[in-house]
This record gives sequence, C-alpha cells and structure tokens, in this order.
Amino acid sequence: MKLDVFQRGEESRLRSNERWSVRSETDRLTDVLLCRPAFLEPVPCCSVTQESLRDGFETSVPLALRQHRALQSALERGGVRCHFIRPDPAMPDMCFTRDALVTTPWGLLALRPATGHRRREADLALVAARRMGALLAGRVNGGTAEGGDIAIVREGLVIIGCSGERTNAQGAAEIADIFRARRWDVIIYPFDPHFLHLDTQFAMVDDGLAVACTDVLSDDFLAQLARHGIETIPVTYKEARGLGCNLLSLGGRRLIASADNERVTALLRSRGYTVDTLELDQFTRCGGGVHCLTMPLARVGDCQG
Ligand SMILES: NC(=O)NCCC[C@H](N)C(=O)O
Repeated sequence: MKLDVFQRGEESRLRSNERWSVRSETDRLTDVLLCRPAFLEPVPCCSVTQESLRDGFETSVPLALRQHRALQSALERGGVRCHFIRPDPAMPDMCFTRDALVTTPWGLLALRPATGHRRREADLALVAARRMGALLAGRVNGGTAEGGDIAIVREGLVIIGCSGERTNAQGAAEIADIFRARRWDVIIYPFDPHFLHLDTQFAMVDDGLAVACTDVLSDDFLAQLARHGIETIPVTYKEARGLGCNLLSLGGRRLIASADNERVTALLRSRGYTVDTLELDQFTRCGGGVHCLTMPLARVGDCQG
C-alpha cells in the first residue's frame, strides 16, 4: 500500500480529513458520490447481468437516467448532498460508484477494480474527489479491490469480502493492513465469485443489525457476526439476486431500498425503520442496487452532531 496523500498544508489536511470521513455504514449520511448512468450497458461480467442478458434484457438509458434522478431526489429529501463524477462512454458500469473508492475515517482510499472496463473508474472518481478537496489516504496498488466488498461496520470493525475475482487476497490484505495499523478488527470473508461482492449478500441496516443472505453466507462468517454483536435479518438467495440485501442506510433508522423487495421492506418497516423504495430495475438487472450506486463521502456520528 503506497501512501499517496495530497500535497497540502497539515492544517487543511486535518480539516479535510474531518470533513470527508466514514466511521460507520449507519451513521448519518451527509455527502455521497454518484455518476449518471449516461452510458449504462449490461456487461456480462457478473452472474446477475448474464442472467438478464439470457432473458433478453436491454438497458434503456432514458429510463435509467429517470430512475437515477429519483434516487438523487430520495437522497436529497433525506438531507444528503449529491456530488457527481462525469460519466465516460468507455465505462458502462461507472454509475456503480461504490466500487471505485471507499471513504475511511482517514480519508479516501482509491481502489483497483478487477475488470478491464472498470479499472480506470478509480482515477476518474478521484478527479471528482480532488475537486471537492477530499484527502486521499491511500491507494490499492498490487492487488485488486472493489468497494462493494468493504463494509465499515462501526468504529473499530471492518469486513472485507474476498471472492478472489473482484477483490483478491492481495487487495484484501492491502486494505486490512490500513485498518489493522489503526488497531481495528478486520474480518476477511472469502466467498464464491458467483456472488460478485459482499454487498450483494450483506449490508448494515443499523448499529448491530444487518440484512444477510444467511443461506449463502458461511456458518463461520455468521458466527463471527454474532460474536461482534451483529444480528442478521435473513434474506433469501432469490431476494439477494434481486439486490434485496443491497440497501443504503441514511442513518437515524432511515433506509433506501429497491421497490422489488417487498418482503424485506415490510419486515424492516415492522421493526420501525423508514424505508424509501425506488424502481431501480435498470441497475438491479445489471447486478447493482442502491448500495452499489452510492459511495458515501461523509457520514456524521451522533457525538459529531
Ligand atoms: N457493489 C456492487 O455490487 N456493484 C455492482 C456492480 C455491477 C457491475 N455490473 C459489475 O459487474 O461490476
């Protein structure tokens, strides 16, 4: 892991560090990085998209743009500022901003997407982040790593999914080193590449509560979650393929989810969560839901006001 901190004065580095940081996936979301799906196409690089193509699915960019604007509105209604990366015609999956960067408590980490058509996304996302004055805390250099595999569960605990294809062992180790150096607990979860990313099987809903595809996740992983005091709401394999696990917490018991997952949404509502649901089929049929479409730039914990 090469440290590649932007050349700024120490004082402005510290201010920037406080401004652009995420300590938990369920703190109040204030800023998010998005990319319009202006060039969205179903690339057959994950199992869900391959199935969509077998079914004859084709994307409609005008519809995808409308669905994306509705996502932006839902985020803004929830008090979240939306920042944008410029879409690039050579990058049909770039609207899934989650995978190019991850915001840590110490600034941004530039990741290294594994597939050729996504590799340059991290550099383009960094251009947008630089414009905002965000601090680059590091960069994955040797291995490959994608943000859908990284769950910052709470201060002191991060989970890194490792399918070997998107995030490989070296990429996972590079990220783990950063967190371990700050004395965080790191769970590295190996899984079959069929499932693409950790966030298609698991997502934090609240402090100590996650939705999880329990019939797919290993018993060992589920036991580790329990040891860390994380309760899981089971989501079926079929629901997970429809991106039923791929929801986004805005903090304060508020969530955004895709409209297809009625059972999971009803369950969450019955537990007191406000769930804003959106039509997102243009994206879910390409393998990504709300979680994949959003890269949190800043979240604020209770004690940070
Ligand atoms: N974090 C995510 O699960 N992102 C979804 C990425 C879908 C995209 N079609 C891909 O295969 O990379």
